[in-house]
Amino acid sequence: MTVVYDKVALIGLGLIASSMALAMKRGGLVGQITGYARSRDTRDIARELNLCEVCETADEAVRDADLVVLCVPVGAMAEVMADIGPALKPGATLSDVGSVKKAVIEAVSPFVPDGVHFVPAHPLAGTEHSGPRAGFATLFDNRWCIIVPTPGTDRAAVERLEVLWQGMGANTDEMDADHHDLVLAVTSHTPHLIAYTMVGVADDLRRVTDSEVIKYSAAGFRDFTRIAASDPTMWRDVFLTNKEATLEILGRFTEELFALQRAIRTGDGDHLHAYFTRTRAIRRGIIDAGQDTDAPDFGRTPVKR
Ligand SMILES: NC(=O)C1=CN([C@@H]2O[C@H](COP(=O)(O)OP(=O)(O)OC[C@H]3O[C@@H](n4cnc5c(N)ncnc54)[C@H](O)[C@@H]3O)[C@@H](O)[C@H]2O)C=CC1
Ligand SMILES: O=C(O)C(=O)Cc1ccc(O)cc1
Repeated sequence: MTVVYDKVALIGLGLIASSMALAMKRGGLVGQITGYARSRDTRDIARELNLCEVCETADEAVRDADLVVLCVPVGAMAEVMADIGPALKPGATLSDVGSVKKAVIEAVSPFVPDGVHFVPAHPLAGTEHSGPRAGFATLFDNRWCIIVPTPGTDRAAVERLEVLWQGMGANTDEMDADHHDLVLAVTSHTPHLIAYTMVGVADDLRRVTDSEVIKYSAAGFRDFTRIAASDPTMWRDVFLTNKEATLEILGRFTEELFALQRAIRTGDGDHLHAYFTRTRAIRRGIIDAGQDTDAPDFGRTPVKR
């Protein structure tokens, strides 16, 4: 593998940044990796794991970097950019890994200096774990990374970033920000909200004890509990920033749920059967397309901790 960037800086050293550091090293894709995280504890752990050259300030980490990747929660992107913007090297590429794209582009763009190429991205790979110890080198293997070029983004910068993600094991695709946010509202954001709700409902139900919920969890509920264990800060930010698309999908979800509720109440088995037949075909389509490798935990259980 040839070196894609001489120096990469990772800002925020959690699950995604640590997995990127390990995947970049595995592929020999970069000459040097620097990193910065706001909390001293996180910086210490990253040093102990030897993830990258951990700096005491964000400015120091991004200095002379050819690629800077923002790996912080979506709601923290603007604050981080305001801090590092002036220190970015002319000609450098700036990217991010945020789960929402339109809000990140709006938050970050005002701080991007002339001559710096902003190429937003989103790897569709993760787990319910967070922090620098959660990372693993194979996280992005055979997963998608969606690149969301903004109007006027330099094509050479986009293509170079795609080569990096491909070197980390991902397949790359390009999309505009609005479409990305709608697709992710359907495939990731609303499902997470439903999982959070279902686990909350089980927790509230006084007639079923917590120990019964744990003991008798069938596969469906187990998956919900895994997803509902995801980082609260990250997911708070996702819903606050992908508000429009999530509300649209939730509205549709609620309508269909009411229709199913009515079918159960009125004993309309035909409605239930027809509905489940349609949804089964979608699952089969995913399997036929060879994209079922991620069920139920994205096909990769992270390293034991
Ligand atoms: N966890 C997942 O499954 C996935 C997450 N993402 C996105 O990746 C980004 C990072 O997520 P994770 O790595 O999972 O989070 P994480 O919680 O594991 O790590 C976040 C890191 O950012 C640091 N941080 C937070 N606020 C900061 C600030 N103001 N300044 C500097 N550092 C700050 C934290 O100390 C931590 O090191 C998020 O935007 C998330 O939406 C994208 C794909 C999957
Ligand atoms: O762990 C899971 O099931 C996930 O859904 C991981 C995930 C979380 C957030 C993203 O933006 C992309 C992937």
